[in-house]
Amino acid sequence: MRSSQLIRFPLKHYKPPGYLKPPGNYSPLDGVEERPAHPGPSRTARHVSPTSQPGNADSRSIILSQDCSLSSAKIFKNSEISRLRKELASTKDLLALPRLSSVQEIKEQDGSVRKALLLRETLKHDDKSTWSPTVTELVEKGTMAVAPFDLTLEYDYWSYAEIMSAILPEQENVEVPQGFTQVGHVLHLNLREHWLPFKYLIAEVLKDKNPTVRTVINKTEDVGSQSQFRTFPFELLVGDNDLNVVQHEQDCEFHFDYARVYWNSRLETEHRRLVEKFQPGQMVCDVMAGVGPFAVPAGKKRIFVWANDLNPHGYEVMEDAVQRNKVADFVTPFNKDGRDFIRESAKQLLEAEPVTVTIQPKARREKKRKADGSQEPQTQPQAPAQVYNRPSVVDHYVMNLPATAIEFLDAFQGVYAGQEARFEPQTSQKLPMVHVYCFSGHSDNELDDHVDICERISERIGYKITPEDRVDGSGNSAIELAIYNVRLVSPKKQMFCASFRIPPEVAFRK
Ligand SMILES: C[S@@+](CC[C@H](N)C(=O)[O-])C[C@H]1O[C@@H](n2cnc3c(N)ncnc32)[C@H](O)[C@@H]1O
Repeated sequence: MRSSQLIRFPLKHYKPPGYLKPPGNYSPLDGVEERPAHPGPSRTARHVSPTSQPGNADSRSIILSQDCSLSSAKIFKNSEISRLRKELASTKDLLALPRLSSVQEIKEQDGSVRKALLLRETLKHDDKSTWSPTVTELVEKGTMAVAPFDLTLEYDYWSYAEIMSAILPEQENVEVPQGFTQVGHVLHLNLREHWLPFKYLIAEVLKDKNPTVRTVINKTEDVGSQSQFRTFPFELLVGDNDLNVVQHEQDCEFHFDYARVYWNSRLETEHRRLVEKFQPGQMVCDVMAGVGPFAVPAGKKRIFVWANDLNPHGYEVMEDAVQRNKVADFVTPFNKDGRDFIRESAKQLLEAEPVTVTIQPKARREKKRKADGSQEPQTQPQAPAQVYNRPSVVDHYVMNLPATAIEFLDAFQGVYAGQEARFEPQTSQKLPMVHVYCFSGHSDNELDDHVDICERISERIGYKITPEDRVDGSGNSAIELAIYNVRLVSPKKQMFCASFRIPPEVAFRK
């Protein structure tokens, strides 16, 4: 008996063959037949036979078929299904396929429908030597019968990875495209060149398989230096031409047009890591704040933030996010060039009117049980209000523009010139920490990357910093240098966050 497993799906947005055709001799739907077995249910060779009706692109479908013989246990009494299912599962006689119920229906010759349990592939309905003692016993008792079964696994069954590894032509050392980022309802692909001929197919399957995705785009070029606001050129592959997204991060909600501002969901852990370093009541200046993924969550933690970005749309989005997330008492957006912002904000903050934010605790009302059993509402003694006075000097600067942020560091030279009396050792106030993001070549020796980063920082601030200037290093521990590996952007490009305390020689330079 032959049963088959099929994948069928219409390529609704199938483009004319020339469009999809890669430069080689195959089209995405040809040549796939020679592929080795896909690790599917039967682990036997699978044939992929493209079927098409010329001139009718919408009805074109791909059928992945697989020869295998399956058997099922026809159950005579519906009331016994659950018990038999458990029994056959315990003897490992059931077919164990992920995402597939072992309970199926079969049509009898008289048209009636009967429940059946799918049996393991090695159990043949016409070969009793393959049956377990339990199956033999249940058949002999007349509880069930073993019958052939044609299983059809439709497109809906298979995962994106399974479909792609079955239908994309195999390429040496090349994995099925994976690891996409989702921003709101938009799935953002960055397909490598060899997958471009299949981009519509990939996008369509991805959209089908991710219910929260409405739009799939592909980055067409790198975020190059031509993109001042770190946005990127993209093409719409599938779905609505609408990039107005709603994105959540660290319990904050952002609404923005993804085509017009920078957002990277992969930075969430890094945003969180840095925000955790800031203390409530501290003052943070985010120099290249984007739409506020550091600033708005920090505001929620009652940290004062002046959040700046040169992108006017980023500024608008941040204003919206500040209101939406109710952090206006703590977060103030600015729309300036980063260098001007560093120079002007320190002075502006020194001269600004004091700001005090008082947070009243939420009243907690509890019910007290009276002697007669009834309850009387009782207000608990109030916790004291929390009062936050905005500092007049900055505790932390954040600079996340990794391609060029280091170049802005010269703005810190003399940032607190003439203000020595405000800081250590005259007071307990420390000079600001700077957290500057950068890329480095990802050499095999991490120390080389750190030396390179220190040299670039030193050049801009006019003061020598070395990797030894860590708190536990052998250099100047007052610098509190820490260089953190954020993520590997590409095999030769690592993103770092270098944190250091501005040396007095730099901050007070005349
Ligand atoms: C890599 S994004 C980082 C955004 C945000 N901090 C984040 O972590 O998602 C860099 C930001 O720098 C902004 N930018 C670029 N040039 C700038 C400049 N000269 N001054 C201030 N901001 C700038 C861009 O608009 C962009 O929003």
